[in-house]
Amino acid sequence: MPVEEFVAGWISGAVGLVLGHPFDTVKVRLQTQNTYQGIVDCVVKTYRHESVLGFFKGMSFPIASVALVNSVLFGVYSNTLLALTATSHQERRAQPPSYTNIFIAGCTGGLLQAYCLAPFDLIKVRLQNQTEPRMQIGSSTPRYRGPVHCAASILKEEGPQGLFRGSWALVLRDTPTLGMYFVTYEGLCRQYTPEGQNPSSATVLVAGGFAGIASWITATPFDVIKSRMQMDGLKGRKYGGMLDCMASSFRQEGIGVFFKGMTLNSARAFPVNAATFLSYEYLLRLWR
Ligand SMILES: C[N+](C)(C)CCCC[C@H](N)C(=O)O
Repeated sequence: MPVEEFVAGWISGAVGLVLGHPFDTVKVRLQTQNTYQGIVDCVVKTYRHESVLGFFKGMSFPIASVALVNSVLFGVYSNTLLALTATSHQERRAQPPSYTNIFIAGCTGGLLQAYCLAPFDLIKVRLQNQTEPRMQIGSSTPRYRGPVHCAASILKEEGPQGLFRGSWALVLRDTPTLGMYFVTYEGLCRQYTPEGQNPSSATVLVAGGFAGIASWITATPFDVIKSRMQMDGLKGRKYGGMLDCMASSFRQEGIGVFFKGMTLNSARAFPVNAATFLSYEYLLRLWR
């Protein structure tokens, strides 16, 4: 099994993650708190109240876990393709796999990474939603002191299943959309690369960026539901389950609720996934 693909997935994910975290924090807040008028209002309030550090809340666990999550995504994707088409990463330029196989491999990678991601993502979302400024004397203390304290409190108060709240929505968000992610990436690379050659860095950046945007746009409706389910349980349970969360969000806020955070998801997706694919391709070529 090509181990390099797992390692390349890890490093490239971490690079992308730091770049995109501020966008992610604003998005999560807009999706789950109704106190902001829009992106600008949320950015201004966060900055005034919590300084620039506010945008980086909840980042440590994603960085620690991106190793696992991204190596599972890219590793399972590549190894599923290997099983389906009997071609390794280096042979795939000469013998390109069909889009159906790419889609199936992407969905498989997406499904498995969603399970690894679920508890880390939940802790990230809970921490991102704490709007108390850090370490200011006299200010109210936040509910969770940090990621470990957050994980321990959830385990104690909500049980182990508490850590997996929203994981159904996460699986539905990631499985088909990661299939599409790799199809878009490969499609654009093939379009702009002469046959049999490796795509140029510019092509990889653009294809990676658009793959990110395409998959995040389609993922946004389940992303909203996922974030809301993850916040549920903090102060008792508001939703009976995923379907109830969808129905009651729709009833109260209309169809627009499913598109909350779409602009930010797309804006974040381009740089994050351009960097992710560039470093992934670069590392794999470096090791050959
Ligand atoms: C499938 N969905 C679009 C939800 C996620 C795509 C993940 C790609 C990358 N790790 C990122 O954070 O952008």
